[in-house]
Amino acid sequence: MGSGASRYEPRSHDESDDESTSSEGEQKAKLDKKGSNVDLIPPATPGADDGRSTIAGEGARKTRTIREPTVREPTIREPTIHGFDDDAASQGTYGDPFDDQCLGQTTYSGPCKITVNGIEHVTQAGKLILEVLREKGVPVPSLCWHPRLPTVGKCKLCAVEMKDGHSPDWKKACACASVITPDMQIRTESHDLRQHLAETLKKIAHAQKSAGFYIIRGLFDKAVHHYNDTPDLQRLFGLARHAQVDNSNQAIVLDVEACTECSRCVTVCREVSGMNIYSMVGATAEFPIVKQYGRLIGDTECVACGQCAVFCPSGAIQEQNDVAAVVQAMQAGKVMVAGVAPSSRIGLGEMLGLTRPADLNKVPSLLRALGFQFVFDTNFTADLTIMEEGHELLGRIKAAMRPNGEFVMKVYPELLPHLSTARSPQQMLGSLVKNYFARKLGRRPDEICYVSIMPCTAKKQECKRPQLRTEGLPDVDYVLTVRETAAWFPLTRKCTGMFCPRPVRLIKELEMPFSIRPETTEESAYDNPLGTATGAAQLFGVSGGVMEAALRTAYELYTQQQLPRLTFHEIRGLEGLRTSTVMMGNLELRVAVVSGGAAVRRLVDDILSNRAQYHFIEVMFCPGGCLGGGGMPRSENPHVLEDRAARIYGIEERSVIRKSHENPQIRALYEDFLGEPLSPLAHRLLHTTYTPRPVPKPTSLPGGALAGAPFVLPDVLRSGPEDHTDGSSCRTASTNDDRTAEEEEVVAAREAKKLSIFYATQTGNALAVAKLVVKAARQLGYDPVLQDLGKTDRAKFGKVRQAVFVVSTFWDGHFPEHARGFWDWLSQPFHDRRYLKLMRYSVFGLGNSTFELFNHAARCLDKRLLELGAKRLSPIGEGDYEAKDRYRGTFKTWSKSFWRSLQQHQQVQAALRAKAATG
Ligand SMILES: Cc1cc2nc3c(=O)[nH]c(=O)nc-3n(C[C@H](O)[C@H](O)[C@H](O)COP(=O)(O)O)c2cc1C
Repeated sequence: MGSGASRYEPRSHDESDDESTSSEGEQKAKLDKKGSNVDLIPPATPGADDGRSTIAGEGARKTRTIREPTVREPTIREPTIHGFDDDAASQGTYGDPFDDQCLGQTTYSGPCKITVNGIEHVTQAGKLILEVLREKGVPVPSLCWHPRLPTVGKCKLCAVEMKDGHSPDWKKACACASVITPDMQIRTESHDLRQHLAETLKKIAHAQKSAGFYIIRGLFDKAVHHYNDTPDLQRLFGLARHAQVDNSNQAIVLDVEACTECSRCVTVCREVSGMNIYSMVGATAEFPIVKQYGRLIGDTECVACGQCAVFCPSGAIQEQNDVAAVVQAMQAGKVMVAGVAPSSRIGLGEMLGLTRPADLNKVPSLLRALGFQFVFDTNFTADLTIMEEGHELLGRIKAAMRPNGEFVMKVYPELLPHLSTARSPQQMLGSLVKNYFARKLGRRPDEICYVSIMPCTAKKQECKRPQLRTEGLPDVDYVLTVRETAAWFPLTRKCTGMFCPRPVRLIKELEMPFSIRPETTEESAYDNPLGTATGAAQLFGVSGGVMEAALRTAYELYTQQQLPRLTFHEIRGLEGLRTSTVMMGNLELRVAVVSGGAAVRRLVDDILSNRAQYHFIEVMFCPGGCLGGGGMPRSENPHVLEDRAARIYGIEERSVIRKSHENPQIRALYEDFLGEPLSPLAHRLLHTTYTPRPVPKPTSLPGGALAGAPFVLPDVLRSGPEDHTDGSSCRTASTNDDRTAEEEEVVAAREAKKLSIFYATQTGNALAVAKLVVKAARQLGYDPVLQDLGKTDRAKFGKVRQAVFVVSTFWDGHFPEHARGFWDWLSQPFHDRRYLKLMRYSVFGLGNSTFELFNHAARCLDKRLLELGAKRLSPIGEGDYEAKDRYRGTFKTWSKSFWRSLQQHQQVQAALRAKAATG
């Protein structure tokens, strides 16, 4: 990427580098104020030089423009920044950082030769060492790194030794945070490395408490040497222990004792799901994971998407296990009925080694072998959903959404009227099993136990909603995730039983077949009458599939003509958001497909502020749709979602019937039972209602996070709407027409003291700096509010009067991931050039000058704020990690200039107010 052409350059507007402070400067001169020479640098932070605060994540991927190959030696992570807040330390690593320097900073990206453990390989310069080692099958453990998450460089398990062609010395580095350079030599085995690994594992075991250490010690060699297709250490760490278990959520459970503090849950919840339920800021040894508002998970905004459970490498976060309850229902003699979702069969195939497409037809037989008398296909009710939802769409032709209902009820209750009322296929099937199939069988609904096999953890919560019951009993009795179901086959290749001791015991008690072998199991069909499905239904497993299936039906119903093409390529793909315009006869339908909570939030915000408008939106909370669901197999394959999507499309293409409304069993169901789509009976059994359930945000610090544990709510988690002080928040005294002039002055003076401190951070450094600004602001008598730039209330941003932006640059000149949506929005051309005319601001950037686009995000932001009419109080500070004192010197200089300008600005404002008051 050339330095001049970045996606972060605002998209239009003239250059305007003038600082725009002159008019104020003139006023200032006229007003002859005092105190301008006061040194406004706040006193040193207590304990500032104790060296505890750490900064993580340095040294990973560099810019990939072609230059002379250079070898630099930045450290793996930034060591102590003196004077930084202690909270930042909690984002650091286990114990001491490496003193060693890492090689592997390159700007050349092309083919090159390297040597790994003495064997020569050809690879690409610029790739992460860990990725290359995995590709080459060289075993290297790691906990915090995941190919689908940003690098955090926290666990230090992936240490390797490396040197370049000329250097005589081997240097230790994290393979996840260093890149390949030409002729690099790498070794993964040495006395030093073994010692380092043993030490690191010891620290992790200490974090993980008690038993973990012994397991690790016993299996240490195994971990390092037999580290093959299960690259996580999850099998080693996956012990169920019961102390400090947060059981408050109906779908997932967090066992603090098993936590290794790798921070993957924090990253995935923020970056992928856009929810920010977990944090390590403010964590203690006893409670390594802090949850939103310092509450139990069940009391937060968590929507149970389960991404934390998919990415947790230690088994500390898992789904609530219902296998034992299902086995007990079998023991009680219930009629056992299972339903299998489209992605579930793909996931079961992955975990049970069903590799050939035809092998997936073994799934019904395997479930029957477990003890289910009837196995239905949830695809059948996917077709039914299309019938109901398609007719609903035609009736409404406005935004119809059916995402994670929990998400809308908790986070965007104002959108509930736009939600499709059609139940999910799981709930439709449950309802039909209890109301239709039971009658055919001559049984009462309570004699049947319906178990839904799902790729999703949120379904565990959904099935407990009071609206989804028949005769007081739930339509869906239990939801088992793909992982839970696969763990029920204890003798299969990938499930050793370590995760499922209780079900195994129960299976033995039940005298069930203990060695169900997928390889030798026969193929069979799903049971009828709820087992025939079309290809369209199979598409429900992948993002865009529900839309595609709905369009196939809606088109033909609306135009009464045959669809000219079956495939809607324009809405296929796994990116967060895809939009298109579909012609249905003369009707132009604007459609959007969005997946992944973070992308969903961005789209919803755009819709709510009228920046985007669509007729029909498919919303999937998990990345890539159900195939990336929270109950799917854990995988370190970076292309796992693409592979699963390909399997789904493959099944779809081989289907004989590919449109939901052509499913003969669906037609029969309407004729035999339901009448027609949207009939009163269909409404009663197949539709639902939603009620707003916003999670109350705390207005003061809670007493304790968990069972009376001492807990300090981190500032960063207190940025709910009512905490924002941008000139219009609830902390501002409400406007009162009866105020006296003195009262007005008090209010105005209070307003003038407000300072919004926005941060954008990838690995926590900018947050640490932002907290320093907060501290200093308090010491200087301001009223600071720390705000996540990515979560800024955009409707109120234009009213902010005084602001500091602390922003780091990441991944080749980009904004940190959580703030990218904000930047995309701010750089849009539709903003008025005087949009930020009230704002006085300054930017402090964190970057590394060895990157070509040094402090690019901060620079772009500074420029854009000026373009939109904001006035710069002091020049941008450009912190450079490569500087001798890291960011310290620059930060001091910037602070000095900023606080001085802010005080001058305040004096000008006070004088202007006084002048206005005296007429
Ligand atoms: C993977 C990676 C990519 C980076 N890319 C850039 C860059 O393009 N430009 C830059 O100035 N600094 C870059 N940096 C340096 C970071 O800005 C610096 O480490 C900063 O301290 C990170 O702050 P944060 O923890 O608040 O995200 C990068 C660092 C890493 C680890």
